[in-house]
Amino acid sequence: MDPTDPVAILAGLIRCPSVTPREGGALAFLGALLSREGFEVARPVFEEAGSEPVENLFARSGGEGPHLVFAGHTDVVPPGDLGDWSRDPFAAEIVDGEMIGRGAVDMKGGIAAFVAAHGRYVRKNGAQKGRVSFLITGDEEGPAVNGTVKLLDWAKTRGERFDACLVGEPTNPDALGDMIKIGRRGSLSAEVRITGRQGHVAYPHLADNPVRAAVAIADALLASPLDEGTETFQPSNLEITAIETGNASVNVIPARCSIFFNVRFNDTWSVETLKAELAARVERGAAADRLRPGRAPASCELLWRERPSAAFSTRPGALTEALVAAVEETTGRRPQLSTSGGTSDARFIKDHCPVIEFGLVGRTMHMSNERVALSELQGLTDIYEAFIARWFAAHA
Ligand SMILES: N[C@@H](CCC[C@H](NC(=O)CCC(=O)O)C(=O)O)C(=O)O
Ligand SMILES: [Zn+2]
Ligand SMILES: [Zn+2]
Repeated sequence: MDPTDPVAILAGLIRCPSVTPREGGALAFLGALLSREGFEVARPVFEEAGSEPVENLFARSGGEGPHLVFAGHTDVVPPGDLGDWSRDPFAAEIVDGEMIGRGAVDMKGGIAAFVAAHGRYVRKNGAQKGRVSFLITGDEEGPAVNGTVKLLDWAKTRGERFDACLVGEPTNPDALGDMIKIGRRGSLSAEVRITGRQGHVAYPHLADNPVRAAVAIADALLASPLDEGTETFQPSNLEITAIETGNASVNVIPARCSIFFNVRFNDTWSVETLKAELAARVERGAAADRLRPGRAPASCELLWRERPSAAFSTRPGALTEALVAAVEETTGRRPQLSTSGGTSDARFIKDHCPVIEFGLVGRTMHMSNERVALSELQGLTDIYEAFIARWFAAHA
């Protein structure tokens, strides 16, 4: 295997069926490749009650000096119905100049490009004047409990200190060079559990329908925008993802109803201030009179789901400058600096060092027939190589 060929590396990675949280041979493949390239490779496994053990990888080249980390994941989402794929999702077939396979863009392609870029850089310039590491988890697409967050602490206890991190998630909406992610919105999920009184639909006065309260609470949650957005962030947004009673009968008023929602929020809120605002809205909805005239406020409980994350953005500096210049030099395009979209493992890395994200075009991520144009994979490899050169030049 040519360690400077991103196409061969990506094919090898896609052929490992690492559906989250299975390792599927992907980290073993990557570890062997990096070992041959002179990296010191460790493969810690993390576990915690209530979750499956997960394999991870940390690999470092160079013993001292400025430390640049490339972070990502080899786990992939399930392929779904195989009938929706034109090719085997784990065969890495090339059709019309595109490689098809689960993980092609999210994000085995990013990993393949960075390995190849580093290999090319070293062959042209000799070893970098400092350290390059790979921080790769097998638990990003899953609960993300036994992955990056623990791998960062594991590395820290071994004395690893990072100066900057690039995450190779697919950040470009349409074309390579569109967008660098310089931060992410926060994410907070919750359930409102409403308790009513079961009864016959024809005798609603003898029951207390929790769905009426649920509608009023949903209305209060959505009543007004949370904010207008900021220069760096989109407006915060609340989405109700489910309203459930578990009731299959058309003539029974259920006893209970739950509303599930998620908020993606900007830095005008902390997790605490947002929780307080949402709790006030739930209380207002529970007390609303229109759908439950003459009744006492509905009995409800607001349950926060595990591990919310706050919004963050990385301050402009050498890291962003090196990547913008590398993208411009390679593609002739000036990337937009954005915090849009979902969250990522950068939310954990930001507590250790400045972090930004740049990878392939994400249009087919999580879809059937996920694929990457080979020319784009080579283009990303060129950008990463230019970035490595510029980042170490700036830290010489
Ligand atoms: N499953 C994990 C993390 C969920 C992260 C997920 N991120 C994306 O879908 C990335 C898409 C993009 O880059 O815009 C999300 O935002 O929900 C967990 O829940 O811990
Ligand atoms: Zn991803
Ligand atoms: Zn994903």
